[in-house]
Amino acid sequence: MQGKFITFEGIDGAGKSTHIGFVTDFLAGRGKTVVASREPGGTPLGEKLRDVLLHETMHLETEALLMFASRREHIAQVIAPQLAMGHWVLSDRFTDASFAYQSGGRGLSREKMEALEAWVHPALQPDLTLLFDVPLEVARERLAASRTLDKFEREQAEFFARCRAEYLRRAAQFPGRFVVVDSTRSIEAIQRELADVLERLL
Ligand SMILES: Nc1ncnc2c1ncn2[C@@H]1O[C@H](COP(=O)(O)OP(=O)(O)OP(=O)(O)O)[C@@H](O)[C@H]1O
Ligand SMILES: Cc1cn([C@H]2C[C@H](O)[C@@H](COP(=O)(O)O)O2)c(=O)[nH]c1=O
Repeated sequence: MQGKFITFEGIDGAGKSTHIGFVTDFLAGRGKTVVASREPGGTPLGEKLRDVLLHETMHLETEALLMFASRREHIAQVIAPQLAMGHWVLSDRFTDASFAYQSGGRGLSREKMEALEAWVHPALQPDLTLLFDVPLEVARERLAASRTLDKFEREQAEFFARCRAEYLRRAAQFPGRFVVVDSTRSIEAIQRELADVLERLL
């Protein structure tokens, strides 16, 4: 039996991390074994790469390659073995984030991104991608109220406008796996929608 792979996406401050605990509890309540993880990160090596990626300035191709290096390790150590055991894997970001940030935000060509995707996970795609979508101003306000900003979170509004546009372009390109969640609503309203979406996946 193969488990299911759910990814959580959105610009920084959209609210995706807030809902991972809810989804974990919801699925556990339906008898599933759930592993929640994140990118970059999710393994000891990936967490070291995360620290570098979130705090060091680097060439945009170095950034893309390190994101995929972290991802390769995450797939090998966590995602593939957990799915093979029939467990459900929730990842706070996956390859759609590389398209949104490194291609949409920074301008790396989609062809290079597609080549990395084809190399690192030719046969793996999420069963469901929850895209938490909010206007930039809402995301900025939420972030400002919550913590010290990292390298990405300090980017200008135009950068996030391009990331958001690329996320929405990918949601339109892959309607079978994306659900776009209006994240301007209350946490409770969003969780009611998530429960409906998850019921359909079970
Ligand atoms: N629907 C919501 N309404 C009001 N506040 C929210 C909502 N969702 C999340 N928040 C708040 O916004 C802040 C950012 O949320 P969260 O950390 O989940 O965002 P994120 O998208 O995971 O950000 P990042 O990608 O930077 O980690 C938190 O303080 C959280 O409590
Ligand atoms: C996977 C991935 C992530 N990023 C960026 C997006 C965020 O700004 C950070 C991760 O921080 P979060 O608060 O845990 O969401 O990394 C990226 O640029 N490219 C990627 O592939």
